[in-house]
Amino acid sequence: MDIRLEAISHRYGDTEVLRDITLDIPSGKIVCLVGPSGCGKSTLLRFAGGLERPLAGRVLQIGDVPDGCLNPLTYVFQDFALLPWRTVRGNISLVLEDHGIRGARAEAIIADVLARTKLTDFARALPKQLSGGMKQRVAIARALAVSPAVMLMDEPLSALDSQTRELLMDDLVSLWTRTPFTAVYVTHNLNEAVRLGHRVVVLSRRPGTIREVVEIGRPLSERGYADPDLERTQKHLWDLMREEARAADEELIDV
Ligand SMILES: Nc1ncnc2c1ncn2[C@@H]1O[C@H](COP(=O)(O)OP(=O)(O)OP(=O)(O)O)[C@@H](O)[C@H]1O
Repeated sequence: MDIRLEAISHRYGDTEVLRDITLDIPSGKIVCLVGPSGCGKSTLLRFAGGLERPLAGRVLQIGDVPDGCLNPLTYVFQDFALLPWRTVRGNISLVLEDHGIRGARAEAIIADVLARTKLTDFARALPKQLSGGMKQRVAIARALAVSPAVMLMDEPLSALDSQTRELLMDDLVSLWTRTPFTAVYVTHNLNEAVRLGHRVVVLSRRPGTIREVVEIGRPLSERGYADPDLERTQKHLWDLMREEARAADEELIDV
C-alpha cells in the first residue's frame, strides 16, 4: 500500500504548522522526514497515520495491505511504550490478543517476529531486564507482529546512545533487506536519514514546506559506517537545514 499526502496544510490556532505538503510514500520504501525543530514532522506523521486530520488537503491510501495485515498503520515511538509487567513475548502477544488471535496462530507470528528481530532467546525477559536498544527491538517486533502496511516511526532511535543507535540501524537494515517494509521515519539525526532512507524529505522551518526531496539510490545493505558518498549527502542535507535549524533554535529560546 502506498500513502499519498496531497496538498496538506494545517494550523493550530494562530500557528501555521504545515503548508501545501504533497508527498508519496511508496510501498516497500523508507521515507525519512527531517527538518528543524517544530517544523511539523510529527504532525505530518500523525496525519499519515490517520490519528489526526489536516485542515486542508487529504491523505490517500492506495493499493492493498499485505497478507495477514491486522493494523495497516502502526506506530513505533521513541519511548518504546512497553508494558513493564509483561514479558517480551507478552508485549507482542498483547497486540495479537487485541485482534482475537491466540493459540498456534499467535505462536507462529510471535516466533517469526522474535526471530526476525533476534529476540528469540529473550522471550521470557521483562522490559526492566533489557537495555534501551533491546527494548526498541521489542517495540519493532511488536509492530511487525501486526504485519503493518506502513510503519510510522517517530524518532525511534533518539533515546539511545550512539553505539546502540549504530547497532539498531544495522538491525533495521537487515530486517528491511530480508523483508522490505514501508516506513515513514521522523528523525533529527541526518546520519540515520542517509543510512535508512530511500527518500529523505527536507522540511523548512515552520510552517513546514518541502524544501527538497533527496533520493538515495544505493541499497541499504551497501551503506556502511562513514561512507564518503553518504557523508556528502548528509552534508548536503545539513547545508539545506543549517540556517533554519539555528533560527528555529533561537525562536525556542525567545519564547
Ligand atoms: N496538538 C497540538 N496543539 C497545538 N499545537 C501543536 C499541537 N501539536 C503540535 N503543535 C505545534 O505544532 C508545531 C509542530 O509540532 P511538531 O511536533 O509536529 O514538530 P516537529 O517538527 O516534530 O518538532 P520536533 O522536531 O521538535 O520534534 C509546534 O509548534 C508544536 O508546538
